[in-house]
Amino acid sequence: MTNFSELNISESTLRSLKRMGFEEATPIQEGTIKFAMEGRDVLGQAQTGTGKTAAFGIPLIERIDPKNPAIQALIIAPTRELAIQVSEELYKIGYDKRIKLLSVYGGQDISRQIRALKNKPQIIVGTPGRIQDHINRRTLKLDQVQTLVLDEADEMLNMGFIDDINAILENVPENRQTLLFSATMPPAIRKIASTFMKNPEEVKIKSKEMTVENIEQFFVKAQEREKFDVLTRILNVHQPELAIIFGRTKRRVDELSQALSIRGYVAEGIHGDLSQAKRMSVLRQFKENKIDILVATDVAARGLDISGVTHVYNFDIPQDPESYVHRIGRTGRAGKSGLAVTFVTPREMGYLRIVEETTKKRMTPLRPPSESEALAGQQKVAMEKLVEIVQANELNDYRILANELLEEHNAVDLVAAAIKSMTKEPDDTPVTISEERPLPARRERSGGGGRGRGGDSRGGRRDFGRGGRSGGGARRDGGRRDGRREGGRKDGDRRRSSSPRRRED
Ligand SMILES: Nc1ncnc2c1ncn2[C@@H]1O[C@H](COP(=O)(O)OP(=O)(O)OP(=O)(O)O)[C@@H](O)[C@H]1O
Ligand SMILES: [Mg+2]
Repeated sequence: MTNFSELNISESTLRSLKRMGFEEATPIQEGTIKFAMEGRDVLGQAQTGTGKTAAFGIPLIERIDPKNPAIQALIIAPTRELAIQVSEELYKIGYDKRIKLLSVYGGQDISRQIRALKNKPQIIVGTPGRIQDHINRRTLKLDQVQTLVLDEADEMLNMGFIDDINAILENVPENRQTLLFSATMPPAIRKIASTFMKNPEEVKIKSKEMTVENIEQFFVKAQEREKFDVLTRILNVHQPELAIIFGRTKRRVDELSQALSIRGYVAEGIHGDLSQAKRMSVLRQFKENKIDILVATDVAARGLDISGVTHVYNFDIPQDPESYVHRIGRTGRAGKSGLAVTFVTPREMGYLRIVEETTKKRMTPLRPPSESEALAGQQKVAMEKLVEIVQANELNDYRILANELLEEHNAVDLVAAAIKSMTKEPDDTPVTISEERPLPARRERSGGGGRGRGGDSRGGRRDFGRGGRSGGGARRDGGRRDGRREGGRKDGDRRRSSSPRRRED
């Protein structure tokens, strides 16, 4: 590992990094900072949670002239939450240089943003739709931008933002620097990147597997109708401190979070149909550990850095391997360990194998715990809690009561009752979980390593960039008709309009 002071970074930025607790550069930072500081275009790929934000953030801040009031850098991110998070990290890196920055995203009052833009921010972080909106209103002047960053570029293209990105690019000087970072780099994105990048330096941090080693990966085979019960049993055995459960659709997320709450878990859902205020408050509560379980669509899969997420559950197997990599990457960040469990119905086993082929990592089969194992898990927690209370030794007020009880009852019975009263026993309060259609059966491929074939009617995301798709970009819902799948343009609108139904506007 290299110390940041060996990377030719200014004193003020070094001070900021120190304050952030960053001592040594991570491999992707070490590999890209030098090129990016020279003004080169960089295509950076490294596993989830390995510091890609600072890998583009540090050189970007270094190249800002604090005396120039113009917008000098533009960062585009696929979701509002990610745009906010990236701007917070850049703010910290640029703190000692007194750099002004602003994030602009849909769902926030545009006139407030317009007023804030008059304050002369030097860096803008935003979502594609809202940036484009500001360009159309002529409230965003990008003619002095020297660095453009596309964080999670493949996701933005998957979401159908290609037109917005192209339109934004037309407003940014051609001789700018372009930085593009993601944990996954499907071939289609490389191809597209080559059209808007100049002789990019490709930095890929080599690793045997695409996912980080410190995430233990399991799958559990279950019929669609059994999944919820299996999930609650697993939760009772695992006792996750902070968990994210990914569901395929918004309806799924709503139903799951309600069902979990009914069964006594502290859970909340997040998806693109919620108001921005609600999305932000749910995320804040999760970060503050006021919520134990965040139930989410893929809106929370990319880039979000929430420290302390111990478990990720894919209640529905993602339909493409990239999504899997990003989802489970919400745990096991910055060297911490994590655990991921993916539910798969028997018909969907082909998808599991494709994920494994892509990540080059086998998942361990997990036998669904029985009801008695789930109960044993809860009893263990109750016992541990009891021992903790004994060890804390603050029982003076209770000892007299205990002696009173012991006069009439057997000691073992009393302790057993205490354990029982603290154990969350199986709860079968009825809940509603509509059945999702499993993904269409997909034959397991016989080696060969090639990824997704264009012919699959549901393979919308993988088809990206193939003939005839250039108008609206690929749709994440892969043509499903329920209109509830998260992201992208549900109406298939190919015009470059700011459709109100899009996720970011
Ligand atoms: N050099 C460093 N030293 C210590 N911690 C770091 C360093 N660089 C980044 N981090 C921390 O590591 C965590 C993950 O960083 P970041 O969010 O940039 O990862 P990422 O590679 O962009 O992941 P993803 O692919 O999920 O977007 C953050 O909490 C960040 O503050
Ligand atoms: Mg990131």
